[in-house]
Amino acid sequence: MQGPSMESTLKKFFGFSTFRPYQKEIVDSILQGRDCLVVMATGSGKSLCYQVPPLILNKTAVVISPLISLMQDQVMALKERDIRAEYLSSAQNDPNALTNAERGLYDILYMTPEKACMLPSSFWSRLLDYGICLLAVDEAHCISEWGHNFRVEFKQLDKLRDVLLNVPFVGLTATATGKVRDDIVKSLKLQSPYITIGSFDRQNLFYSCQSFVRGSAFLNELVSEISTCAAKTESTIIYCTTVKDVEEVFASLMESRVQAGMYHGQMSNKAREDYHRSFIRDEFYIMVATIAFGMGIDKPDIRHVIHYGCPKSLESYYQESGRCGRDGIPSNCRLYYTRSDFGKGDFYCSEARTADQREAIMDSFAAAQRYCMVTTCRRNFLLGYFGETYPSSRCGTCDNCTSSKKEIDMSREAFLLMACIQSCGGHWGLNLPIDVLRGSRSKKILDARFDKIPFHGLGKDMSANWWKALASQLIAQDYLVETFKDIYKSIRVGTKGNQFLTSCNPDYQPPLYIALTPELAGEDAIKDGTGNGIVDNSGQVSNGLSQAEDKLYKKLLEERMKLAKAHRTAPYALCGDQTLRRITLTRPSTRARLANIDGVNQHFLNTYGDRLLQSIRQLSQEEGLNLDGEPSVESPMQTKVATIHRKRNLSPAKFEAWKMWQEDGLTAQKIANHPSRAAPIKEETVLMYIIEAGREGCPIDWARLCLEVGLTQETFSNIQEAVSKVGTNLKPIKNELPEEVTYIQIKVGLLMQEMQISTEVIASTHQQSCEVDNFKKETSELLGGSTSLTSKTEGTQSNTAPLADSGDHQMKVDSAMNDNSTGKSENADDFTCSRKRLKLDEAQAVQSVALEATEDSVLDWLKNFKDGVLLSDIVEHFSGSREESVINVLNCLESEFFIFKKKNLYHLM
Ligand SMILES: Nc1ncnc2c1ncn2[C@@H]1O[C@H](COP(=O)(O)OP(=O)(O)OP(=O)(O)O)[C@@H](O)[C@H]1O
Repeated sequence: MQGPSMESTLKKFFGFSTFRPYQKEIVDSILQGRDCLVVMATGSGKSLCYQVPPLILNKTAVVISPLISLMQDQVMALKERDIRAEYLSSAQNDPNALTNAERGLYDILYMTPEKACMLPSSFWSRLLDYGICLLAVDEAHCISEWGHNFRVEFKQLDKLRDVLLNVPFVGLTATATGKVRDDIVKSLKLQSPYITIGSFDRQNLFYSCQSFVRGSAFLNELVSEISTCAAKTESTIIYCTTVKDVEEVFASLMESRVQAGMYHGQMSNKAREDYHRSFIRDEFYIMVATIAFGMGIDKPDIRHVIHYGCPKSLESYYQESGRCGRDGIPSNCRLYYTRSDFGKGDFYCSEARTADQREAIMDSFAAAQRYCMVTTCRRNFLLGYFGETYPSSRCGTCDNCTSSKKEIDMSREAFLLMACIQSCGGHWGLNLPIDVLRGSRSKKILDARFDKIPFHGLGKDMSANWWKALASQLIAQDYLVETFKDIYKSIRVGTKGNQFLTSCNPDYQPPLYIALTPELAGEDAIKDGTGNGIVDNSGQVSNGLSQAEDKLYKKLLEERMKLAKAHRTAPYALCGDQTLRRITLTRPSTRARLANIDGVNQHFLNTYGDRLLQSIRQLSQEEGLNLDGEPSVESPMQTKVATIHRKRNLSPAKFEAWKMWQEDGLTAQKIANHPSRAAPIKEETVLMYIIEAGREGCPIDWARLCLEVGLTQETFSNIQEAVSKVGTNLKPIKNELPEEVTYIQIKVGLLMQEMQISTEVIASTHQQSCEVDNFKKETSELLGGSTSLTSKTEGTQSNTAPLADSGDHQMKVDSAMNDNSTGKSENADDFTCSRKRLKLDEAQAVQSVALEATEDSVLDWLKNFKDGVLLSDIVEHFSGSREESVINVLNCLESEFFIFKKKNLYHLM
């Protein structure tokens, strides 16, 4: 028997109507029994890839996860979705959990690697009998000694391979270099795995760094910033590198009466668990923690991650900062570093067992230091480290891209430093040549006779830290090169530096511009004095809500909190902030409308729906907001920090036309002649309205629009070519193109180019147009031969007519068919679905019976359409019922989760 579809499972349990990039392909591969390696950014939705298959196949998914707290959070959130989930570990209090697990009673079963290796083979064989659909290893980089979080127990997981024959294994991680990826594949014995490597870019995160000097002045400032986060109920994690720092920051927060929790390895399990639980339940908003808290938190709505001290590697920084904004809402990652942190390499190397490992640790620690010091785009630097190229040199969403740093000529100072390093032989660490420059007469310097070199003492006016800051900039610009041997760092002049030195003499140096960092400007104290705190920096965005909507949103947050408290769960587990924002913007009045919101799942609707609808009604009234407002135009994953504002420049007529087209699925032709109009308008005018709405930021189904205006890939390329020749004025473009290309096609093409819409949408148009061709064939057969078709389409187009004709052609075909079969004249509106409709109507073609819409008849009919049906088609098909009655039936079915709506198409669950 066929199981539920991927889409209906996604909507029913998770509330989402579309998969994020890669998810569908990964789920599909797992369903086919294939091993997978998934390397995707933090917060990109990896978990969903192993959570969906068990719900489709009705078998257990076993998930290996390194941390108990993480498993507990995930199980809690899954239970809120009515998914049978459980974990096996020493922390499990339910005595029946193990037997239930063995009997396949859970959809998703989490366990630590230790537990998985300890379970007897009888457990696995019994569970196998009931059915295991996959074994997922989350945070799979822990399996590799090259990873930044190597856990020896992960290495033994390969034992399970021989026990779980024919069960697909899935390794998932957010950070993995080539070496680590190879290790994962080898260690888990993945057999020709389906490998997915997504982008590491977290578009919604704003990155910034700031140097600081340890002391009470800085702590006071930090506490004051954090108290603002707490007051705004914005969840914040402060990561410290030592337990001492955690305690110090925590004590400062307590002194200032800022409610917070703390988490480090020297606390009792109970204390840690209590703080953890309270934090995820929003009982307080600030958590001060060591990296022990690192991966172990699944809270998606963390708005700020602050590092108090330079992290031990860039990989761990990516992981820890990646806890921020996993729900896609703009969030801030701030790193405070002090130069004294940079000397902690030996300490981190104490974990290493081999020289290679020590070198790897030092390398990634050096990368973290460079990240602190870099004066160019931080996102570029971060992504570049993971081997990804960011398409532009400036991301616009990091401190270096948003603040203008003055550049000054430091050719003389750079010359002194580099020449001194070279004179010392180029195999020392940075301290020695700096001491020479500053005129030190230490034994080491005198022994090596470095007091005799001409640069001795020439740099005594600047502090050692100042010279180190300059060296960092020269390293960042490749003039100097840092290398490691074991744990020892040495510095030498690189090729670029040598070129510079050869063009210098003591009296002349060519200009060498360096960005004036606070340290170089002598401001290495607390802040740069620009007020660039974590809260007010340019990464902070307006949340896209009007004042009244913002008030409503806050009230709904309170409502959610009350519900979560009553159900002893975390607010985010009920529904995410992003979903609540959508609810705020649309203010649904019915269950069906609530069900239609992205992020609302069946369990949520059934458990909290009625109460929430009541609150929405009452609170919206209090704020003077109408119910069933316009939908949000933002898409969570596309939300980029500091860029999106909802534009409302559309006149009501234009907005209405867009809504009818995009939301209700009507064609331009139908909208132009809609009965609600006093008089029909031109179809072209409607298309212009839709184009304008697209330009104003309203979502557009591009594939459908291309099809409707007949824009093919070839025409689009021709338009682009014309634009590159003659610019963007319509007339000259039109003159460049074949006569049949219409102004509307040009306008759509221009907008797509402007909005950087991928040509793939037109590829799908091509597919649809092939469908149109096939449809045409079928139609012609139905009508009794191809000749009748061509003659009815004015004899100008053949069955293999090129793509450009598809729109027009299809209309004619449709009308031909209708003329012939039912005698009823029908324009070929909504043709994307008409082919399917046609197939069904074949049986009914001769007897034009007016069908009535009932829950059963609609469900029965929808079964025929795997890809969904437009409202207009449903209304048309059930012509025995009035439109309102059909909509009523659909609403009932949607609110009961028998059907769901995706991109204006109704689908069966
Ligand atoms: N298809 C989707 N549509 C909308 N939201 C989604 C989708 N898939 C996942 N999400 C949401 O994205 C957030 C992050 O998902 P998830 O926890 O699976 O990420 P992850 O890649 O496993 O992250 P990490 O590596 O940090 O653990 C969650 O809030 C989840 O509900």
